[in-house]
Amino acid sequence: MSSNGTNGNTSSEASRLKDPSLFSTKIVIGSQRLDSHSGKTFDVVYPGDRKVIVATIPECNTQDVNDAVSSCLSTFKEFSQTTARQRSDLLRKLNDLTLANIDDLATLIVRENGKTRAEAEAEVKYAASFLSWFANMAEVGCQGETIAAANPSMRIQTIRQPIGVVACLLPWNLPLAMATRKIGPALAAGCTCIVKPAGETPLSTLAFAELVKRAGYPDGCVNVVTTLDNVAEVGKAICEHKHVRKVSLTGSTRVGKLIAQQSASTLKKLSMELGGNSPVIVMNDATIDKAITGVLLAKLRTSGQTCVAANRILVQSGIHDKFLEALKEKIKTYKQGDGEDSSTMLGPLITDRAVEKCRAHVADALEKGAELYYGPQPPSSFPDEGGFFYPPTILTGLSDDMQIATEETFGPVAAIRKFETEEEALEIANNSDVGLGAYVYTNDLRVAARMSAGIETGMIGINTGMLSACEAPFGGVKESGYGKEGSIHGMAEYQIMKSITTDVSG
Ligand SMILES: O=CCCC(=O)O
Repeated sequence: MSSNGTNGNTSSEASRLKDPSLFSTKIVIGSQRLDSHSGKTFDVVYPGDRKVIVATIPECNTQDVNDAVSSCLSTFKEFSQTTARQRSDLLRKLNDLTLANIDDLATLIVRENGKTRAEAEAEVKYAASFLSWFANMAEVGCQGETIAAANPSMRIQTIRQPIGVVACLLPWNLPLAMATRKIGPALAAGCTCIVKPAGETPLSTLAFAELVKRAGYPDGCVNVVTTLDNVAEVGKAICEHKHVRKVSLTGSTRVGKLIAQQSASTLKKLSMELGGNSPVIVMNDATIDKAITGVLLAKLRTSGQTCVAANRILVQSGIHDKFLEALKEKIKTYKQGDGEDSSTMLGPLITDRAVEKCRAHVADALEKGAELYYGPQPPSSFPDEGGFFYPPTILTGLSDDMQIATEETFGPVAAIRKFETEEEALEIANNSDVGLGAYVYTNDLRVAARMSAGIETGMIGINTGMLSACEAPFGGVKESGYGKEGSIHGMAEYQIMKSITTDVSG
């Protein structure tokens, strides 16, 4: 293993930053910035141009995980003894540093993820909001209770304590916001974290780890291991490690099931924020402009690559044609291109696999009777060269047998289905193994109330395309996982509740 004592700042990419020392290509273990034990590396590619290598990053293995966990564990002994107020103050500093470095963090997000600068800046603010939220929550969330005991000789109390070392397994679609949504409450509770960013997007996490240090956290509070090709070994080492007491994953349902299996041997506490297949229901009485704005937000944020992206758009027959026409007119105005170009509204997808999935879903739907209402003609003609782009596309005639109806497309493909009655819409919406987000557009409060109760998802937006806020409980039902992130509930995921019974007689 080598340590050069710097942040590994060797790339010209660093010069894009106001503070080039935030460009780190080393893993973080305690006070050290290191290469991996494997000696191997992987490349981070700019999704807007597949020829551009943004950074070369260590490919970690089990030994790196073991080192990171040992460091987290030894820091936990000290950090878990800090007061909630101290942890609140630290989180506030981290929030301030995150916002002070918004330009650089946004640049790193654009370069590793491809999203537009406006989206990247919005993500940094969203990320910071979890830090300030959990700075506020730190003291309240640590409070216990006194329970009225049936036996008058007894006093029963509860205390909340940090669970221990936690693993934060991150996705690539909102790399920084998903990091802080996990690290924020973990640090507020007094836990230490081993963080594994997605292989595609490690740079914003590595920069954030530097800010953690600058905020004054003890070394070993946030350690970062990186991997792209060795993710199976690294994931297994984390999940089977007896000193990791909790795993929080944002990822696919397939990976969630694997993590749950691997974590079973040590019975870890788990939070799983997994795949979705969000239905949107647009009723005849909806305000059409509001519905179009909301649908496009839910469909195209991060180029359609969020777990709460609108995937099945159900439109009642009386408004169907008008809705389609308005959607087409609006989607046409979305300029796709380089995220750094300020006129770009839609960036590339993350990889060529993501482009291929869109292509496959569209081809499958067309084969099964859907119609291409807007998009490239023929659908497979979009160029392979350049960045990982798939153009905005509208399909009509979505039906249950199409892949797009059962799997999240994770791209800018809007699939529309006509329905007649409220009951029919509800049945289609609930015909899914997953249940994360859903959206309903109506001006009838009774319909909104019935839909809110009837839709089998963890989150519902009524007349809005945005479900996400640090104060709103985020999480799903069915195979979308369990546990809540953000909100007043998010910190308990990183705590144990201990009950203490004291005999006060005699
Ligand atoms: O993609 C998952 C998270 C999306 C969000 O927090 O808005």
